[in-house]
Amino acid sequence: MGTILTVDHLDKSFGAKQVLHGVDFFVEEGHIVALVGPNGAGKSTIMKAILGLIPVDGGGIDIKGQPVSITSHQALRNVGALIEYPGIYPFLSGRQQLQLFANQHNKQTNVDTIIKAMGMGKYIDRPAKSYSLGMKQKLGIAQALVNNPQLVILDEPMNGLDPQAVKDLRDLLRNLASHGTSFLISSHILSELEKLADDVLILNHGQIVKHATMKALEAAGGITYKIAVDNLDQAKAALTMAKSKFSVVDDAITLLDTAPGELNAALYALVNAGVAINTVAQQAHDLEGAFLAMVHDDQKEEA
Ligand SMILES: Nc1ncnc2c1ncn2[C@@H]1O[C@H](COP(=O)(O)OP(=O)(O)OP(=O)(O)O)[C@@H](O)[C@H]1O
Repeated sequence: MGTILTVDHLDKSFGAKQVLHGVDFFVEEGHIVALVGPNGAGKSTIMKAILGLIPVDGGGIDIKGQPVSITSHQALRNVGALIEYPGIYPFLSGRQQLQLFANQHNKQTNVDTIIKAMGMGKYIDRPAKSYSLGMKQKLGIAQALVNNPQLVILDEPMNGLDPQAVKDLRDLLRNLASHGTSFLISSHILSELEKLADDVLILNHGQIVKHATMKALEAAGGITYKIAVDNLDQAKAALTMAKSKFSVVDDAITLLDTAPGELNAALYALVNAGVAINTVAQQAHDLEGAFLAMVHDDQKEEA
């Protein structure tokens, strides 16, 4: 299979602030590619540029050999997308909205198929203004998929979905990918992306810092330890002094990429500083470990 999307050296500034710096990557046909990065890294900006929604300052986007820009949308005929919040007409039913978005070709079949695939049958004929957050989100995803696009761009698709809906969505996307559909998906739910994606792009400060297969990235994550302590601030100060590589996740210390002896050194530093250690747990190699190891210097949110 070939490449469906090529993003070539994309630069983008908002006013004086440059948010994308020479972003380069590609998406292969039939692959699910996860785009991950801290808040403000530039994920939505990349997706909007791919959809020709915002002008860029340099570089280019190519979908199946056709360029995309703010004035050139031809290549987007075969692209479905959900960016930020689903656009919903409150007084139309979900079914009417899907009919509005569906191309003429096989319209009824495509609408019925996606309603069934997304499990929306029970409420699809009610006005969308009565939908819950998760129902609206599902409708937004259904709109992105209804025309069987070759490439699908989804920004935080799992927002508001319950665990069963997340699993159903994963099964649906994996099934579509096995038939050749390509996906670029951003999410902060790394554990879900781990189950869903073939490839991962890690974005930090508007630059791709890693493009790898999920398997390779998980293996590169190294061993991490989660340490629960009674005083987080004191623990952070002690570990910074001891030059331990760590991050804070869910109010616990995560020691990253730990070489032999480093766990001992970190525990010693904590005990010496008078920090009470509640639990220490070794984590499996995972995407979260790899992600944190690559962006751990950057805990602060960008303005
Ligand atoms: N229209 C805009 N005008 C000015 N600055 C913007 C605009 N859109 C985005 N930015 C800035 O560009 C940077 C990247 O934003 P973007 O929304 O792409 O990040 P993100 O990685 O999607 O973040 P998040 O994970 O929080 O959704 C941020 O610093 C943001 O403030």
